[in-house]
Amino acid sequence: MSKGKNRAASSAGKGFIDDSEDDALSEALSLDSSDFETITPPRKRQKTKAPTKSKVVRRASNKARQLLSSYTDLVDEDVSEEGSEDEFILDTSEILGIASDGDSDVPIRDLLPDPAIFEDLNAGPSRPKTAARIAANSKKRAKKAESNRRLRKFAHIRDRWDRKRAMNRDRLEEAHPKLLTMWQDLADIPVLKPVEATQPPSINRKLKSFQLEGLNWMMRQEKTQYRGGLLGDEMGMGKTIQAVSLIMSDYPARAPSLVVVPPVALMQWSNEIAEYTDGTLKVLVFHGTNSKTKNMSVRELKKYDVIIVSYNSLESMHRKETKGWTRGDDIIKEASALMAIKFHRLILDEAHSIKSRNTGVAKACFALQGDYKWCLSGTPVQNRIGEFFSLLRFLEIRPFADYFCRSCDCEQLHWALNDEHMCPACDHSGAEHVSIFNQELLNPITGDVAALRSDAMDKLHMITARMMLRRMKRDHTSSMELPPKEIVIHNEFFGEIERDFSSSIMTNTTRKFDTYVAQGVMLNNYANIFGLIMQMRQVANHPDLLLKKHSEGGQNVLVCNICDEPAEEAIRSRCHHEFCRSCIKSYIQSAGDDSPDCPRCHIALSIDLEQPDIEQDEDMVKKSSIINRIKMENWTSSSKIEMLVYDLYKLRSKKQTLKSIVFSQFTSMLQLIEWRLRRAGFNTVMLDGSMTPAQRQKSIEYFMKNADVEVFLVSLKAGGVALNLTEASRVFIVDPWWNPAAEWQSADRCHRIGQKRPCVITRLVIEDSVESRMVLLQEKKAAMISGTINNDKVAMDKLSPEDLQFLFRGT
Ligand SMILES: Nc1ncnc2c1ncn2[C@@H]1O[C@H](COP(=O)(O)OP(=O)(O)OP(=O)(O)O)[C@@H](O)[C@H]1O
Repeated sequence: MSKGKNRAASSAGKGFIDDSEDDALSEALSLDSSDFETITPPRKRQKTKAPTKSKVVRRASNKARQLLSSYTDLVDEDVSEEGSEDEFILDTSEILGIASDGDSDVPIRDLLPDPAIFEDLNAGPSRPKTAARIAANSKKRAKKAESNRRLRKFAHIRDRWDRKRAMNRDRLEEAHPKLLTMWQDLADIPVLKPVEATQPPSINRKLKSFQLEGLNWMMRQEKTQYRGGLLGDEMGMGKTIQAVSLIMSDYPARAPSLVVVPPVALMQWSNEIAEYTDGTLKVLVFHGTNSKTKNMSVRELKKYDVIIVSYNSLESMHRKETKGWTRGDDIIKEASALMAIKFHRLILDEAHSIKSRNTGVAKACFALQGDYKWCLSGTPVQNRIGEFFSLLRFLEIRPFADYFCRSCDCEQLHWALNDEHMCPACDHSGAEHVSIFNQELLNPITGDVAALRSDAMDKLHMITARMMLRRMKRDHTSSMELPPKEIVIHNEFFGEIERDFSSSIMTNTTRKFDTYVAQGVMLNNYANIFGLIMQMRQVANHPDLLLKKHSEGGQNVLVCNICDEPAEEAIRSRCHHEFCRSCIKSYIQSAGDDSPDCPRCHIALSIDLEQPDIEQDEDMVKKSSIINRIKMENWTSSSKIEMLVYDLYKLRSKKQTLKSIVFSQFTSMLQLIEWRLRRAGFNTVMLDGSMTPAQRQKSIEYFMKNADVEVFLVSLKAGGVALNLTEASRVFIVDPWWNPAAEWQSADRCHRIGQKRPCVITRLVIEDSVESRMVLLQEKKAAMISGTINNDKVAMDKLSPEDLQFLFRGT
């Protein structure tokens, strides 16, 4: 194994975003390519020869031709005025490091060739005029005339667009005069400045001063027209205790409050409410599959002060009530008592769970009724700015969450088209309806005009200032009594054999990818490209993850058809193929507006993303472990695993009894790590997505309560959010994820109130693998998140229009 460990201490801020140190973030964002060499061990610089003039001219003219043809393609497309329902699409060329033809991403303005290019064409020393030369010149002149003609034509088209857009906007404002004054109206709404509330007598823990401020802000925010908002404090700052204090602030209420949480946090919420209030509140943990709670009437439910339900259960109930299921020729629907209640307060914990507004989970949350509505999330935006819309919509922040019709005064919050693609409320066509969020914010922010982008960011911050409170740990470390957190990147190169294997996989996958690009079928091959990236990631962990695939094991256990791992929170498509819920979600998101095919059978994919988990036999899952498919007596470890073992040994050698959490996205990797660590004498416990909530809770308690359990092996998909694991003070992130927010969430499972020891988060990265590129991709995304949520304009300005386009639209 080659050496090379980089301490990316937060003050250095290179290569990793430490959320406790925003300076580090800004620094990381202002890195230029030479800075990256402090993360990436220096490589030989390739000397490039300065191009000759004739080459420059030829390149320029080629570029002009390309640009013109791209532009022609663009103007031929039907450009909708609506912001597209864009999802983040993985830029696979970026990930694979393959030069893509970026011209199609170039803003239209830049697509118009610079007239200087044509001057260049005619420049140069005068040469004797041969017949051929004269012919060539006259051809060039003809081309130039043709280009000018096309340019005039495009200018004309552009003018037409601009006029049409202006007319449409006039019609919209005529139908909805309030849009003329909406920003002024918003500016007139005062921004609430947090002031400390007094300690609520009904809460037995002393609230920190910033928590008392948060409580006061929440109470006053409920008296504004928004009747709620977003508490966006960073992870581990105690959003739960603030929410519980809010519930107690007007206890007893006329109706229960509903708290919606990820499944892993059901018991934690229930325990914390009981703990903070000495059992004053009557709490029901509502299980959608438990007949006792499932069959409760509205009247019975209303006897409780707080009902806690998981996002999955809520979605399932809402789906059964609205869509039902088929039995023979009939469609059976089942009314839900929970959906019928008008709650006093609705609280969405980890509210980024509804980030995709078209999912069943988001729709179920939108359908809930409550006097006051709250979102809690330390990472409200994860991939793209459009995710914020979903939160605005749940919170009913009008008019920004509304759709407006240009042809009449129709204004809809819960807007959808009917089967005839008409608005069910006004019967005008879908194309007549405009999302103000898209038009005023998303489009300019993702556009290429710097002034419009900056203006739209200011507008977005005007909204967030009036509905969101976000505090950062770095500003409250002393009141939180929070020890420091250090972020470390432990990077190594592959060992020789691994490198050979990885290079052959890399060459092979790159060739396949090139073929898709060359054939122009990249967009139709998401499944394959996804698979290619997955392979490279698996190889960076251990070649066996690829060589000893589940599909070759023949075990009777559900295997995800994307990651080839035991399916976590397994769900099934209509074509009867199983997937990890999170794998298939990312896969569908990656396809953007296209409807992807099933990655397994390649017929059109139809899958209910919010169906309940398919229950799996625990023994079967255990038997299907990768360990049972390998002759372990001859097994060779990998650089990645040995990096971890080395780090854990080092901890031990300091004679410290420190507990560690190890996160990976691959259960098989966790199984290999478990085997290796146990052989090295470490006591471990595992949590993954094939476990039931009760099994997960048992694992958590075992880790927290047994002093001799040193290492908690946790699947990022199942345990990356909501957990309080303050017994541990070391976190190892075994494999990077595209989305930095997912890593921040997992890192902060231990760095939270109650933590007494300094925390160290170590990211294990193999340098000569796809992982180092993923780290760069994360940095781009981190800049977007910082610009949106933290109001960090510096960070925003570091992103080029193409970066933004890439981040938000994925193209
Ligand atoms: N005032 C307080 N006194 C003592 N402990 C507290 C206080 N506030 C919060 N805690 C503890 O801090 C830990 C983190 O709190 P909590 O889980 O509410 O954070 P969070 O902001 O919701 O984090 P996440 O976004 O990761 O879910 C919990 O163990 C909680 O009991």
